[in-house]
Amino acid sequence: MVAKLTAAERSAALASLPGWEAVDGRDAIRRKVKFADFNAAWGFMTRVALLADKQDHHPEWSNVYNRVEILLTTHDCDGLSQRDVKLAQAIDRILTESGN
Ligand SMILES: C[C@H](O)[C@H](O)[C@H]1CNC2=NC(N)=NC(=O)C2=N1
Repeated sequence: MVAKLTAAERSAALASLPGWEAVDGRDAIRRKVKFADFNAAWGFMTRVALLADKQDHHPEWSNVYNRVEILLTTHDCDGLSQRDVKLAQAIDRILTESGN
C-alpha cells in the first residue's frame, strides 16, 4: 500500500517541482505544456505513456492539438504519494531532454 504524502512532504514536493502546481479541490498536481505542434505533443505523450506503464503509475491527462495537461494523483491512496513525485520528475527530465 502506498502512503499519502503528509502536508509537509506535499509542500516540499511542490517546492522541488517548479513546473507543477497544486490542483484546487483535489490532492493532486498538474503541469500544462505547450509544444510546437501536435506531432511534438503526441511524441511526448508516447514517451510518457511508456514510462508510466513501466512505473505502473498512470497520469490523468488531456491533449488539445499542441497542448498537453497532465494531472498526477495516486488512486490507491486517494491523494498525492511519492509515486506522483517520481513520475513528475521523470516527465520533467523528458521535457528538458526535448528542449521544453
Ligand atoms: C493494479 C495497479 O498496480 C494499480 O491499479 C496502479 C495502476 N496505476 C495507477 N496510477 C495511478 N495514478 N494511481 C494508482 O493508484 C495506480 N495504481
